[in-house]
Amino acid sequence: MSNLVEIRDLHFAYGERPILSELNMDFPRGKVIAVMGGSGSGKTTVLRLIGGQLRPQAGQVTVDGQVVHELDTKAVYQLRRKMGMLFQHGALFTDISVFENVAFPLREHTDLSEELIRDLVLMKLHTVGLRNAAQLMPAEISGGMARRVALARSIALDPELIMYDEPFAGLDPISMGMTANLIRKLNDALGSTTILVSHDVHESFSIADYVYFLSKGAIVAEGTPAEMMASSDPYVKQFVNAEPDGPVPFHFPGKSLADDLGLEARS
Ligand SMILES: Nc1ncnc2c1ncn2[C@@H]1O[C@H](COP(=O)(O)OP(=O)(O)OP(=O)(O)O)[C@@H](O)[C@H]1O
Repeated sequence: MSNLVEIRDLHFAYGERPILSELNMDFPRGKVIAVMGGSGSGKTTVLRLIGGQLRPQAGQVTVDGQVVHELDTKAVYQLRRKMGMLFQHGALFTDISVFENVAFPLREHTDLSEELIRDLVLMKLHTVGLRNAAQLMPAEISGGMARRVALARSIALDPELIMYDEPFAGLDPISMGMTANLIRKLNDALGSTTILVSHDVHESFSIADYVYFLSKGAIVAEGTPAEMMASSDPYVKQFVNAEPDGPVPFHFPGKSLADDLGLEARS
């Protein structure tokens, strides 16, 4: 099967509140797919449904041919071993070294010897350029370096699927570019599939093979970064050009200001 992950007719609500509706998405093997959209559009919810942390009300997510919500706890746990996740603000454990942070998933999920763990951790740190920082504590490294350590930790188990939730948040432009390049490099080196949730157009377009735009829990546009750059769709244009107002309104919908201030509408 050429798609590692497939989403079909997916509906999801938090209680009474619908979040995703009629969602269909494909994530082909070996590719970097960006999922973009404004705040609250449902991007993180999609990742949590793929990871089996949430159950859909209808439709399904298939990962490597398995319908995620039909798996029992043990099978979900096994499936998650094939996934590397770097969640929003996915912080490092502050009381252990850089080395131990990357070793953590290996100790948690495998019974590899100490010697093998050491080699694997150093190789992962080498890939992100931080082998020589292995013995430092998180407080001794910069924010950009910490993000690279978190990347190394998310690929510790050589995942087939890597999911990043806002990996560029809070980084300076140089660290952002470095992180983006690493995401692409790690994907290609591991032969994995990457889902990149971000609202950073520049960095995402520079490394993605394909882009989905999500708005209010539905896909409003999709295509290659080049197609998206050339798109005349108002939503895509607003996003790509970072326009403050457009189909995505600046104001949260509700009462007008006049109503709130108790002002009579003048005829
Ligand atoms: N546990 C929860 N219970 C109820 N509502 C939730 C819960 N988690 C998220 N939501 C709501 O679901 C909607 C989608 O949230 P989600 O985190 O998927 O959006 P997002 O696109 O990732 O946004 P952001 O970019 O701001 O992280 C939001 O309106 C949010 O308030």
